[in-house]
Amino acid sequence: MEDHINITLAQIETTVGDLELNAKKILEVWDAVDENSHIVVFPELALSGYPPEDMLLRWDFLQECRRQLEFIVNASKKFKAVGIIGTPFYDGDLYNSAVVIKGGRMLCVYHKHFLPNYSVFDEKRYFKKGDEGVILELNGAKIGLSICEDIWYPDGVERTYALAGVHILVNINASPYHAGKYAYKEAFLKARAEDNLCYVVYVNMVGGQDELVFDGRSLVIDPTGLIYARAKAFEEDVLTVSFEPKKVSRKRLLDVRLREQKAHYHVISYPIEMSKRCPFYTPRVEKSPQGEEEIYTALKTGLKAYFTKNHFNKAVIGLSGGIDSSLTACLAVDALGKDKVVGVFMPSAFTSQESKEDVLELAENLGIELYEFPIDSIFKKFREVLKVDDFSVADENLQARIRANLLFYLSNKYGWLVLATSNKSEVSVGYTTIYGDMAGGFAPLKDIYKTLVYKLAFYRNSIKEDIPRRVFEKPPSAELRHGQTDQDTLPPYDLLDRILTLYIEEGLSQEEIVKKGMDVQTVKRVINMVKLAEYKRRQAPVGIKITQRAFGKDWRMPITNLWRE
Ligand SMILES: Nc1ncnc2c1ncn2[C@@H]1O[C@H](COP(=O)(O)OP(=O)(O)OC[C@H]2O[C@@H]([n+]3cccc(C(=O)O)c3)[C@H](O)[C@@H]2O)[C@@H](O)[C@H]1O
Ligand SMILES: Nc1ncnc2c1ncn2[C@@H]1O[C@H](COP(=O)(O)OP(=O)(O)OP(=O)(O)O)[C@@H](O)[C@H]1O
Ligand SMILES: NC(=O)CC[C@H](N)C(=O)O
Repeated sequence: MEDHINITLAQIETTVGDLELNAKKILEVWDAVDENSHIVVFPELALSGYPPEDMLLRWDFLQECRRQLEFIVNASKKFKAVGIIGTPFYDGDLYNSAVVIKGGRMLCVYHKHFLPNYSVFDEKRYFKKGDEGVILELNGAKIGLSICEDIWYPDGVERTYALAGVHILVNINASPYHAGKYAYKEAFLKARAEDNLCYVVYVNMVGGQDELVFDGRSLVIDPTGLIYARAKAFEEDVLTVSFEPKKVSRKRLLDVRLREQKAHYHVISYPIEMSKRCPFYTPRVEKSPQGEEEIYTALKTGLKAYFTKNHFNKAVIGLSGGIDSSLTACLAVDALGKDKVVGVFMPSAFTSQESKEDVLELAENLGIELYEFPIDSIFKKFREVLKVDDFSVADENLQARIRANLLFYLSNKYGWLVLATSNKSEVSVGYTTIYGDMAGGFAPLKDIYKTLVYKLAFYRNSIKEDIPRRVFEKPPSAELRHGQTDQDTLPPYDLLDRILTLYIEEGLSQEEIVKKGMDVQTVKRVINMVKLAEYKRRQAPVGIKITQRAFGKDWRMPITNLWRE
């Protein structure tokens, strides 16, 4: 057995549908590490991008996946290292697979066993489940393969691998981010390593795809359950790690728990001889961000991926002088660069002088281009045409709709992405105008409750104080009529967000929320607003998933719904 073998965790970002580009990137990374590594491992479905959704129901797409896979196989003739590539794989039926490639040929294929079909995942819609394990025996070191969800089960294929004497479990992933998930994953991956008395190599995807963000943070856990190596968070990273299989063998002589267990899966082993000596790499453990820093970085990653992959040249934001649009502007500048962000101030008769000053100060601090388009004359003209004298909610909303028209004119004319500024509290209760301020191409704060908007804005200002202090201090107002504040219509945001979190994230009933000490009428009203706003949410722009239950694929509520709490 070799003293050590090197495995490279290729934590890359690929793009759904751009198979040629994805294949090119895979080959470039492989080429760069080929001399110094025995095995190069790419994320789940790296070749197609993740999730390819209903593209997987197109035969032409699957054929192109196969063609690009064969291109990679052919190009690998010049490589010495083994490559493990995640790809859709058609073989009599469609599988989510890890293809093992060596020296110009496909050595074997592992098909994912556990297909997630909850939350944002629909894998049973597309794939057939695999039922056979794959072990690579590289110069005597045994390496067992699995894909993402497989390792979420303590008695899954990894347990069978351990019983077959595997030293290293390699698990490839496209694991979407939500706040708190990394700590949970780290804990159970440590348990897998400890229980199976071997190394765990967890290779994750990074980047963004529509509402999903992938945080990277690929991990290696050693047989004692300690973090041995970690790749960067929210960035591409190629991490080569040296493993000593003998450490596993020695540990299993002292800790004999595996002898008492029985295997569940059929496993095939593939021997690989490689006369190649690689340098020993001291493991690198990158920092893992937490709290507001982590969420802010996730938002930047998601926004940048959406903007870049959909080929926008600038992002445009209606700046009101409020906290939501101010934070959205900071995010856009941090994710895209100040030259790619345009602010638009659209005052009406109800806009305060303070709002104007705050918008000017923010734009100047951020160094972004700012346009001013007053909307009074348009508003008057609309009312004239409509022949109305009184002032109702419809007139409030009309102002928001005029602003949306102007923003989409700029978007349409210059190819700019309109960033909607709605936050999760507003989207939950429908406190936003449909086809008005709710309209946009992308809504970065869609899954951020208002109380968290403030925390993120504080965090952002702690790096550089771009948001004027007054924006934090003034009561939130839509400024659609004189003296309006959000709190005329909504409960205070800390109370609202507590009720919403219990109802949406934790699934508590009205009665259970009231038992937690909240006023029955307020809880009733909030839940009713959430239900009535379903039609708005169904038409809302996509935004970045940050919580465990975002208003995207995780939330599939009926619009017509007569269920009474
Ligand atoms: N189930 C359903 N299916 C299809 N359409 C449905 C519907 N229920 C109502 N509708 C229609 O929806 C329309 C009402 O919705 P919409 O026009 O949005 O108006 P609405 O929800 O009545 O009012 C919007 C609220 O958001 C506030 N707002 C607006 C802008 C910004 C902010 C802020 O602070 O950021 C707050 C504003 O002050 C007001 O309280 C009506 O035309 C109604 O017929
Ligand atoms: N005067 C304005 N000029 C430009 N855009 C505006 C203006 N008023 C509102 N908007 C747009 O509509 C969105 C919702 O309006 P709102 O006044 O609620 O602002 P906000 O940024 O959400 O701040 P807050 O709710 O904290 O007052 C804003 O974020 C902004 O994009
Ligand atoms: N692609 C997958 O199998 C992802 C499922 C897994 N539970 C995760 O969220 O990481």
